[in-house]
Amino acid sequence: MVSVVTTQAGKIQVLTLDEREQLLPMLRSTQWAEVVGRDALYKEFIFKDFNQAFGFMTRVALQAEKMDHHPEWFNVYNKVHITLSTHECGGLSKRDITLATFIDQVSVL
Ligand SMILES: C[C@H](O)[C@H](O)[C@H]1CNC2=NC(N)=NC(=O)C2=N1
Repeated sequence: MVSVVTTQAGKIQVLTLDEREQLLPMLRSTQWAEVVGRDALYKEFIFKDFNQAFGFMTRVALQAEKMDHHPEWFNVYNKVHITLSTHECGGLSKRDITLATFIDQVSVL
């Protein structure tokens, strides 16, 4: 049975099952977790101090603006909690994978 996926031109789509099987293991290996009850990813970052945490948030913020794709986040002192999901499609999209990958890269600078 061939499942036909109709994509609306230009509208961001939620990840397919195949895409999730392909893309999520990498992020799970760097401690991103699927949120229970919501199609979203979550990760906690712990830094040396607030200065390091805020510098990280600044790098992420600039990339979010560049992508026009923004995290839901919470910061207290040296901890940053990030949740990623795509509001336009109500779930995980490739934009979340791209942003999560970028976030991991700049979390170790
Ligand atoms: C108008 C603006 O382009 C949209 O609201 C963008 C902004 N940032 C966004 N961020 C996220 N996470 N999901 C979105 O759907 C989204 N949409």
